Amino acid sequence: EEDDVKLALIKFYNQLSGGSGNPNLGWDINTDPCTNWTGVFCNSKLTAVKKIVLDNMLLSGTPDADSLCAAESLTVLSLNNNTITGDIPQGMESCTQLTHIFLSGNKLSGNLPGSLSNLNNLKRFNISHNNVSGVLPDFSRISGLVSFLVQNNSLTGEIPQFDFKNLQDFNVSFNNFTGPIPDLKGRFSVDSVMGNPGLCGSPLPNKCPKESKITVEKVLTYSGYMILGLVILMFIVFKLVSNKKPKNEKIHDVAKMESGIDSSSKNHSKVTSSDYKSDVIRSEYSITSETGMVSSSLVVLTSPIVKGLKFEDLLKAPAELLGRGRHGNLYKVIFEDGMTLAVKRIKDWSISSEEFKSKMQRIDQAKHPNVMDLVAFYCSKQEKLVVYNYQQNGSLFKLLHENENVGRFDWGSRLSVAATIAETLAFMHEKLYADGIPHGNLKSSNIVFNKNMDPCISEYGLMIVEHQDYSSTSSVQGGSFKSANQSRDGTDSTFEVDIYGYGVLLLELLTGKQVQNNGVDLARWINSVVREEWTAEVFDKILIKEGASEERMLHLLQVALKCIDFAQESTRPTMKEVAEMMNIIKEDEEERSIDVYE
Ligand SMILES: Nc1ncnc2c1ncn2[C@@H]1O[C@H](COP(=O)(O)OP(=O)(O)OP(=O)(O)O)[C@@H](O)[C@H]1O
Repeated sequence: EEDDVKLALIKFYNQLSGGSGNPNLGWDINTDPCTNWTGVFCNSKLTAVKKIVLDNMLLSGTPDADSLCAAESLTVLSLNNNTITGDIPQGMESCTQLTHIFLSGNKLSGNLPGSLSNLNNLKRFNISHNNVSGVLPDFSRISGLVSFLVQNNSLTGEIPQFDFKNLQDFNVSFNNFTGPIPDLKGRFSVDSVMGNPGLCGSPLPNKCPKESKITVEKVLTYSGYMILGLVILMFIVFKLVSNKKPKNEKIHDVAKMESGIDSSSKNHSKVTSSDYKSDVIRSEYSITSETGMVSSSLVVLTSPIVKGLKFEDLLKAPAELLGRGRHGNLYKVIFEDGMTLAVKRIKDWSISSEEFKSKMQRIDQAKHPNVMDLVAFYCSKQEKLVVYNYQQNGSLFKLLHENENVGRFDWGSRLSVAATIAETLAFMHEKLYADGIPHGNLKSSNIVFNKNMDPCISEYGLMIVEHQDYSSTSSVQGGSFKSANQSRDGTDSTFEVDIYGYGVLLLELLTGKQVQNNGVDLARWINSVVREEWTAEVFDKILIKEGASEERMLHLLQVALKCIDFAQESTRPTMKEVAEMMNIIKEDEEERSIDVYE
């Protein structure tokens, strides 16, 4: 690249890193970006920058489009999982060749520039898990768009009329979108739109109100919304202004009063952050505390690091929302001394405190190195919190779907993760059989990687899946999965739900496809393809390209099909049997790969 392009890109990086980025990425004017700069990928002749991929680089500044678009051939910009702040910059439309924009998992805010809809080559757009607000530009005019992921932001307005037949991925969940949901052509489930209280129509259960013929009425309705919006906005601004320091004290005092705890005994306590999200989370906690009856203090289970940790300490430390799950939110809570915890706030679990306590203790006793340790838990009438160590290496879901370098998650590693999880689950099932405590919500986002990159099952036993209808899956094979015993309080729960979940996990690993509708869609698709004897069609193209053994992939597929086939009790494997099958496939793979090198 020319020197002026190099200079512009260095400026772009410096602004992004905000002084806190990794200085050793080699972005130096005296070197060639195509060969020496980390995160930069060029065309085959090494003459023009095509991709910039700086995921997970601790970048915390603000992106600058003018500098970025000096690289005229740029097609991919990927800055996932940093802490980038500020607006999505104006001027991105100057990067005319952009096909992929990945900005997921940052702290971006402000509105989306309308000019983004001029990026005619855009194929994949992912700004999920930020704090972006305002209405969407008219993305529906970009005809080649195949992936649109904006979940977990604060976006408003109506959902554009996309060409849903051509979209492969679509998710607008957990925003503030309003109005009728466009016809999704049956291609996306409720998961893609949930968490928007103002949306109506299929696939949501609430019907849209009948169209009014009187336009004046409409005008009045919309102005009503606007006024309401304004009032809410003013309320939020007022809250934010009055929420600063003195408010923290109040929350602190309330918690103190209720828990009867003196915070001076704890050194994790001082709060300095004025982070918006943490304010929100603190006030969420505080609302519960204020309405709560008598709070008890946090029960610390294993970790000596958090000995003496109080519920109040959790309230006071800055927290960041990691995800809004169906069964509650997960927060990353950072203490002054650097200790970082993941706190699951479980909603609507009608279980008595005693039951909850004994359940948590039983899970804690059944220790396994590949199950996330329960660090502590808290339980009052209104509030149930479960505390884990925060794991910064991401989840299996991220590794499979959100990483630009998906090609790096090769067949051998997938098999090894699958075998480890099977063995771990078999162990937990055996230990907790008598207590009737399965995992209940096994999926790729609940498998996180620890610092050694070993997979660990998270959120074990926190909830049993609500009533699911798996019958549509198995009916392809002529049976139906009995889900009657999936009661939330675990009274007569069985372990089948985990075996089904594990089967779906295997399908996800084999196909590289995202799971919708609790795996029912994926399982149904696989079943239909297998029936038509096009089995090889289901495998992830990356695995085929890598030259993974089709024979072993088929074996794995057979295990998956056994796990999701609930046609007959006699053929249903236990987790122990699944683990044994997995071990045989893994050993076979290991033996063959040794042969290749000899
Ligand atoms: N201990 C942990 N450390 C770091 N990240 C975690 C930890 N546990 C879970 N995560 C990640 O945080 C995100 C949010 O988790 P959360 O459990 O709220 O979402 P979910 O699994 O989609 O929902 P749910 O489990 O309620 O159905 C996920 O990406 C998950 O992989």
